[in-house]
Amino acid sequence: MRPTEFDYFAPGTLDEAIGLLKKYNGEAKVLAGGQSLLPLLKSRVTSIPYLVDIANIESLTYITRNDKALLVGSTTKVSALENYNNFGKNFEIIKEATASIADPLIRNMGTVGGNIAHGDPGNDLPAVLMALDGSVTVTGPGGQRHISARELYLDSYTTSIKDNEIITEVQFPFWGTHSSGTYIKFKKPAGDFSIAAIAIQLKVNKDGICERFGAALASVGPTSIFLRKASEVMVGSKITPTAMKKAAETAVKEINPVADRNGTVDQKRELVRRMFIEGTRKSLRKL
Ligand SMILES: Cc1cc2nc3c(=O)[nH]c(=O)nc-3n(C[C@H](O)[C@H](O)[C@H](O)COP(=O)(O)OP(=O)(O)OC[C@H]3O[C@@H](n4cnc5c(N)ncnc54)[C@H](O)[C@@H]3O)c2cc1C
Repeated sequence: MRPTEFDYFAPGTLDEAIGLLKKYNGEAKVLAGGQSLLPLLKSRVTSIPYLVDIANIESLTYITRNDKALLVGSTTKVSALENYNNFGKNFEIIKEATASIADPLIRNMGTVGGNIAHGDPGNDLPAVLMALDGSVTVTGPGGQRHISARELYLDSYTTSIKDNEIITEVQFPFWGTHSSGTYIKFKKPAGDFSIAAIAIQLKVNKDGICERFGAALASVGPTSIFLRKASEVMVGSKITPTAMKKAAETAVKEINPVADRNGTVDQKRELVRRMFIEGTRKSLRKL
């Protein structure tokens, strides 16, 4: 099917793009890699009168770092992040998650900002950003503001980003020494979205006590889910099998999966329980 008619703009600067979003006041949408938006337009699930393509805004494509975080411009392709070779062990969570997204063609088109902005609970980068306690910078007519990933998702495909705002940067914080993480994705054929996926990042002190822990899920509810209570359970003690089991039980109580063609509620809870323990073990092995 063809999309319904729309006016297409390809501004060269951020100011121009924001000006267009402001002008069309809720009727315009940002287009980045088009890997999620174009299929929705073509199948007429949605129609949008004005598209503002941000792909030509060169200032939005970069990967750099400061002393606190890896800073990724929003139109950076998922494949560029996947192939970034300056991660270190601390960030295997990003490497593993990006490599698991769809297939190389989609990763070469889809952007980091688009993956996070779309609000699809099956997308992988939101869970990573939540586990790491990362954030995004959004820019709109009123200037810039920062939103924690853990506060970003309100409902399926609904975020706290306003219609006239653009994600300009994504911040993946460093967790420092003695930290590691992993991304485990349970899926059907290669290239498919997950049935469930978990992002885990942890940090221990020199005595093996867990100092920080972040776990988040994809595909298990209407939004990406930060496992706040389970993450809190892990902090302050040694990561023993008993502690992992206790935290995994907490994780299972924190979620509200629904039955669908991928499994029953009980199967999904069991999957999360096992993935939580496996992800924690895998992260520990990497320390
Ligand atoms: C067959 C297939 C399989 C896929 N499998 C996976 C998978 O396994 N895991 C996964 O994570 N993803 C998967 N995807 C989604 C893919 O990763 C998309 O690239 C990504 O979700 C959207 O990025 P995009 O740049 O293409 O955004 P677009 O499609 O251009 O935009 C998506 C939405 O985000 C908004 N948006 C985009 N950029 C910004 C911005 N900077 N600021 C504000 N709003 C913005 C748009 O307005 C739109 O609403 C799959 C896609 C396909 C087609």
